[in-house]
Amino acid sequence: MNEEIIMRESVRVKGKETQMILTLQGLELRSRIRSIRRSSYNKEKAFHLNWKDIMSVRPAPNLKEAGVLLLHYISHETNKILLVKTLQIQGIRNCDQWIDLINHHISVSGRPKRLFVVINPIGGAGKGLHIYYDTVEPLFKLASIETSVIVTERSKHALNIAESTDFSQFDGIVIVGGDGLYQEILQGLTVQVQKKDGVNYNHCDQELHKLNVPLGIIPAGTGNGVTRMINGVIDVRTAALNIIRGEHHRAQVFTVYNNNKLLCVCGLIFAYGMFSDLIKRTDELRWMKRLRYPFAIIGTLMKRKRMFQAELHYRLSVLDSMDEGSSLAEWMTIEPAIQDYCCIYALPFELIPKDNHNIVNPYGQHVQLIVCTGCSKLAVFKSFFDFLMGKTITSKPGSLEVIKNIRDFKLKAVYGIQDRSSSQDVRNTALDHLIDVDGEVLNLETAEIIVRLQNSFVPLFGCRLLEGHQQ
Ligand SMILES: Nc1ncnc2c1ncn2[C@@H]1O[C@H](COP(=O)(O)OP(=O)(O)OP(=O)(O)O)[C@@H](O)[C@H]1O
Repeated sequence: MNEEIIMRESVRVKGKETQMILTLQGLELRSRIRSIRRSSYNKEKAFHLNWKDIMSVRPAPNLKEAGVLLLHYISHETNKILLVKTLQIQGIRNCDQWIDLINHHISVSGRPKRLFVVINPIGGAGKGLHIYYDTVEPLFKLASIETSVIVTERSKHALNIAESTDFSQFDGIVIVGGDGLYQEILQGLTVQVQKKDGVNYNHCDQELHKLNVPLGIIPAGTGNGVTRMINGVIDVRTAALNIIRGEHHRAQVFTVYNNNKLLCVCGLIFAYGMFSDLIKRTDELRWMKRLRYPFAIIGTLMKRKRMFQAELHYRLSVLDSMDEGSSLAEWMTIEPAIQDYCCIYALPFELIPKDNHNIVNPYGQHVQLIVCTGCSKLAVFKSFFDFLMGKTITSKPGSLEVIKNIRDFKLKAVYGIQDRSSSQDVRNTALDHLIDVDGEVLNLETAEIIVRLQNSFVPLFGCRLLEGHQQ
């Protein structure tokens, strides 16, 4: 360690003589270990903790006078799992000075001091309140983070909260729920920011102002796709500890426009066709709780494929070598201009090749558009899960096409060209007017949907999945 030493002292950790060293980067515990061959101490072992990973330091109960401190820290385990561990440090001469210095460095490490927490009590298995109060809140308390908690009382409550609350006093918003709750907060905040800045957010060509308050997601929903993307794992403790660490990166989202209005902001998946039909079905089966998903998927696979007719246009992102940003190319059209589709979907993540697999990167510059025409329903599901697992989806013209480097796309559904007199046709017409956004169905007012990718739009607490990507 070459950093300038601010304070050091000889202490004892696990009964061993140890040098405790404090620098601008963090704390180091350096002990000498006995060589296997010789009986003398001749090797040094150093355990380094950077400030983001130190949760707290406090006197061991009733042992402060004896110079014993408890150091709680975040341990990085395999597979991106984070855990809290504790070290007992003995033989400290000046406990107060160490506590003050350590607390000072933690407080300037970027750790959030005040968080606004929104809990969905009915998301997933309905355990949001337990998850928060049993697991997350004790960790926030240990890290001396103040919280202001609100529990949602109805659907769209989170959207209203996000649109109307002044978050200037908070260092972040913690969402205890699933992707649907995240989508509501995202949308409410986006509208709040645009209204405050006088941005005409309903116009699809208007540049939007980006969000500035970081969001953290504690998995308490059914799918929990966003939390998996940003933490690399679905784990309540890991998600909470990533929020405490304070590291955040800007993720991309889609803004979706319909009938000259911003319909929604989408953080996980935009889909039209088979997936919106599926989500509509899971809504009808809500009484089955979590079982509704496998039940609806099996039902979808067994039914006849529903095709719809549409025009599809897209713009690619062109990397601008001058500023490494990206500019937009001309609109292109999928030929033939009007054709039958069974599903069109996109996720606001970029697949980045690394070694012999891809990393699903939420912080990228462009996305893939998956266009399913002649393929089977099983192939549509497979492409979706392959994408989430970072597998490359191979384009098969006339069956399932993958259009890369997408920035925007425009979909114009052709309604009612079939004879829609039977009850099945009436149902199909209703399905034509639905889209799936982050696992929730939304109604369309007109046939045209415009989807724009917004780069680096929302700061999300979580780990950096790929070294070197844009923050
Ligand atoms: N108190 C409430 N009563 C009824 N509905 C609510 C309440 N709070 C939130 N909701 C609604 O619950 C829906 C689903 O929430 P959430 O995303 O948290 O869980 P999920 O759907 O089980 O998980 P996922 O979206 O990850 O699959 C949201 O659309 C939200 O509007």
